[in-house]
Amino acid sequence: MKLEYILKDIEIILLSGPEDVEIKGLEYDSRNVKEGDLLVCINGANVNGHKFIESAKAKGAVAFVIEEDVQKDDKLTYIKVKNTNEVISTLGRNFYENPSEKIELIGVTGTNGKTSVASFLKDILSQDEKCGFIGTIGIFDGKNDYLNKNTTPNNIEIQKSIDKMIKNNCRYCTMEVSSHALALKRVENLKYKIGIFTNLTEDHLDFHKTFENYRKAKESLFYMTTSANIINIDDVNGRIILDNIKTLKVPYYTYGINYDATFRAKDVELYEDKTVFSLLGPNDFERKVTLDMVGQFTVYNCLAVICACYVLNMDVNEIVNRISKLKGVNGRFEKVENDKSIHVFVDYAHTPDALDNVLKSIKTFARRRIITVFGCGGNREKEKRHLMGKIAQEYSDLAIITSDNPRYEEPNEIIKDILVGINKEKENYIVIVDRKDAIKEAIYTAKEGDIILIAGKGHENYQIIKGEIVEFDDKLVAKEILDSLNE
Ligand SMILES: CC(=O)N[C@H]1[C@@H](OP(=O)(O)OP(=O)(O)OC[C@H]2O[C@@H](n3ccc(=O)[nH]c3=O)[C@H](O)[C@@H]2O)O[C@H](CO)[C@@H](O)[C@@H]1O[C@H](C)C(=O)N[C@@H](C)C(=O)N[C@H](CCC(=O)O)C(=O)O
Ligand SMILES: Nc1ncnc2c1ncn2[C@@H]1O[C@H](COP(=O)(O)OP(=O)(O)OP(=O)(O)O)[C@@H](O)[C@H]1O
Ligand SMILES: N[C@H](CCC[C@H](N)C(=O)O)C(=O)O
Ligand SMILES: [Mg+2]
Repeated sequence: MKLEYILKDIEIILLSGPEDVEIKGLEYDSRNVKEGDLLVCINGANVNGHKFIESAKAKGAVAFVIEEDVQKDDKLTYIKVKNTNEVISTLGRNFYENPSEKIELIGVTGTNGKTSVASFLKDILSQDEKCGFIGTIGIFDGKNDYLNKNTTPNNIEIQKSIDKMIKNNCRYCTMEVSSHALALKRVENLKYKIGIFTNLTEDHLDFHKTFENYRKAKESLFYMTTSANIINIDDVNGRIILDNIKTLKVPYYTYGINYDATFRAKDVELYEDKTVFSLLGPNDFERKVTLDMVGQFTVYNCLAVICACYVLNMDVNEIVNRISKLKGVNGRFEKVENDKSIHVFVDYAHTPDALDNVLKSIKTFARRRIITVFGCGGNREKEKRHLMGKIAQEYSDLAIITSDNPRYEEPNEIIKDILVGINKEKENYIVIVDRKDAIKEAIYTAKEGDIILIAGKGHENYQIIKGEIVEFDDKLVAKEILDSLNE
């Protein structure tokens, strides 16, 4: 595509070098640059992207969008703007020709449940037409799966992925929209058909500073939608957001258990291996639903999905038929099968609220002891650590405190923060720094009928220690230890 077209609507301070350039690709990371690409240089939190101009040149970059003065090469093009991060979404929109308007984009935001809701929705919609996916567990472009470093990637990555989805004949794309992405303008210039709100509890205050900012970031998704906003009104923040967006032209739909909503679940029954409730919907719809998944939060996630499918004009009975067949999501309350009569679950709960929810659900069906293995990630919000310690101890017969992606922090220092929330007079907790040893201890001490929850890492197949990524998969580790009991 001609450079001129890519620069449409961009406020340029200075353009130097050839103007009539053909651009083959758009990149924000020098490591991915190919011959003929344009590199957008971002002065980031860790490094200054302008530093990589020389290496991008060596790889064949022909143009650079910059915000600082750099050493120039006469044969190449430099476009200086005020803030590169702020123009990136317009560059992406121009280069990929407004991809979000050519697909039915559904965004899911909230503290917990984004991956679950976006994945369930993709599973259901894909039964009729192709659906792409962007979220924590990866990107699906209609043909291939890719790993994804962020829950919601950089804007160029998003628009490039949606463009691929369109080329691969996807009608829909479901995507998780994190609060970081909303605050950092990673989703600007995208049009969402539907926006879904799951819930809001304290998280990421290291980044947003105040809860109000955090809520506002989440709320901004609902001003980017064209067809519908779907809100969980059992959540107090959902009700606040609803009040704020009620006057918008875009219609809103609600879901919940405790309040009268567009879709409401009544008489919820939680079991070890299933969940049952009565679904109430528009036009006096009422039907009993049995889910092949466990936990009260699963009911909320399914209500959000039901509501979105309804907005997409699917027959409610058909939605329920499909929901009843869902099996869950990778690393979300996933059972590790074994023949020891110990119930081992791997779950991605890595926030106080998620841990509280998952343990509360387990409590409702636990017949014997609950053993919880968990830790807290390094270089992330410290405030959550003591809260998670308190919650794990409160609901568990044994809480095993261990490591979860210490990143650049000292594992023992993270554990110290968790221990602040632990009542030392009780003897129902131990510290085992090595995660594999912690899982081993849980399995070795478990007796028939006990439940082990291994929380925090879910689908992750790595540990980040001192910035290095080391192979580690809770499910595989647990399975290996369980199998070794037979030897
Ligand atoms: C604070 C934050 O959000 N940082 C994100 C941001 O990094 P940054 O702009 O500061 O990047 P940087 O590493 O300083 O590099 C600057 C520039 O140089 C480029 N570069 C870098 C190295 C190189 O060799 N060549 C090169 O060109 C980089 O691509 C970048 O364009 O842009 C990067 C690329 O898009 C993101 O990967 C990175 O997310 C980091 C990894 C991160 O941890 N983010 C978390 C806080 C986050 O965003 N989390 C939310 C979800 C959280 C949740 O819901 O639980 C998410 O959406 O993932
Ligand atoms: N609706 C919900 N409410 C509360 N907790 C939930 C809900 N859905 C899932 N959980 C719990 O939170 C964990 C994370 O779920 P999920 O991955 O769907 O959330 P997420 O919002 O995508 O998280 P992330 O911000 O890390 O991407 C699950 O493993 C489960 O324990
Ligand atoms: N999207 C979240 C995931 C946290 C997962 C947990 N295992 C951890 O490393 O803290 C983050 O990067 O903050
Ligand atoms: Mg997620």
